[in-house]
Amino acid sequence: MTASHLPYTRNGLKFFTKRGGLTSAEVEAICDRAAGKYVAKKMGLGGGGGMPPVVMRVDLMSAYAQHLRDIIKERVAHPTHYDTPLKGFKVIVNAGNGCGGFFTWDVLEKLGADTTGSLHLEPDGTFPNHMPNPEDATAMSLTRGAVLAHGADLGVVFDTDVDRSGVVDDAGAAINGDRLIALISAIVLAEHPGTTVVTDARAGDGLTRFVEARGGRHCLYRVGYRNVIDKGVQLNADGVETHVMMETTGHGALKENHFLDDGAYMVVKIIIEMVRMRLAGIEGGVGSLIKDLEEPAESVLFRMDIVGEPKDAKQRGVQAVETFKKYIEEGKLNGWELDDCGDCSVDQGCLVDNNDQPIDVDAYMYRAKFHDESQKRLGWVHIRQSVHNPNIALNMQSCIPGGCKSMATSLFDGFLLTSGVNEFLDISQVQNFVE
Ligand SMILES: O=P(O)(O)OC[C@H]1O[C@H](O)[C@H](O)[C@@H](O)[C@@H]1O
Repeated sequence: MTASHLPYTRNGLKFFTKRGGLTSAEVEAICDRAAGKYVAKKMGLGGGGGMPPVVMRVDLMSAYAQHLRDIIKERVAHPTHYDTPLKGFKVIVNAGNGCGGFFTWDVLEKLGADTTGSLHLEPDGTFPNHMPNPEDATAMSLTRGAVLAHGADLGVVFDTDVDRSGVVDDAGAAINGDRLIALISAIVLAEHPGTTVVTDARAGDGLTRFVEARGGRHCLYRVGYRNVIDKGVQLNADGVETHVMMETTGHGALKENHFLDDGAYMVVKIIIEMVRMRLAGIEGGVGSLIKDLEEPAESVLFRMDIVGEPKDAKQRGVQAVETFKKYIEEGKLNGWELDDCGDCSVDQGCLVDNNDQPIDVDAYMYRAKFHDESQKRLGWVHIRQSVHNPNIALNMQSCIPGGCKSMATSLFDGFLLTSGVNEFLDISQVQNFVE
């Protein structure tokens, strides 16, 4: 049960079986059956009877921590101290008062690491220090401070339920978002040359070049970690070897770990690499593995609240996103072109998989690229409805300084003001940026 990084009033349930996390359709089927039973019970038609459930107590956390420790021991196979491969390493954990504290005492310390200086290890659902979230600037900068103050080799940031993580290298550089995907891709591409990496379509063009430079292929897909993971599962089923599925939010799943988005497992992969590098006498820490990742010149996110009756929000959101698509298709927006590939919003490095069985689309989203009058590519914009709140998220990335302003201005004048969507969208964030 978790609300992840959201307030505890948003608690919900996630379901897993031996095969991995359940898909949206499977969760819906469970809800329908539960609702059916509830209705039957209310109407006195049974549904609550039968044998009382058998409750077993299982210490899952100890088994899980041991599983992670065993993986590190086996894969490092330290020549002189097999059981304590992290002896001599300092690692800071920032659990943000979520449930990731166990990683400190039950994984790292038992393997010999010094975790002095770790932060916010005690669970507290009111999150008194900062949001437990590897995307949170406070979480990352506090961890950076602790890494530098203690001369640590690595800092680890978990979100509340440890399905996401980010790290800080020994020089204090934050590795989250595209950088984390690049780091994991570099590690996995060395193990599985040529593998495909699936991410959401908010990943930067530099990440595509990074993956391709190492012989991999980059598939840009829909936002939502379940979408990204399901795409990887589908590609594997279609015969396209896909080992990494990561969202830019820090959700990451690997084929070798049953396609589970498991933040602790991602950190385990990074820690193994860190120890191997030291054993091999490679200087520079794990941050050196992504030295050549090109970052975008600019990256911005706007939220446009959907105003009016909450019950109409979903339909209005669809209308806004679809109007955007139509505008571009009809050539009403100069310089814009949809990035399109089957169900993906893609331009470079895309895999055209067979898409025989298109999956259910739970929300519309598009990515479009922009060229200025001289045909110079400035960047892209990604538009979609928020998963959690009644708003439209507009991500923008540019490869040149000032590019986001040019794109925002073009969108503001040519679409937001003229298409009618401003009647039900609060476009003030874009307006402030443009002005
Ligand atoms: O739509 P937003 O509010 O930006 O949230 C988007 C996020 O929603 C959930 O938290 C999903 O787990 C993430 O995979 C997704 O990226």
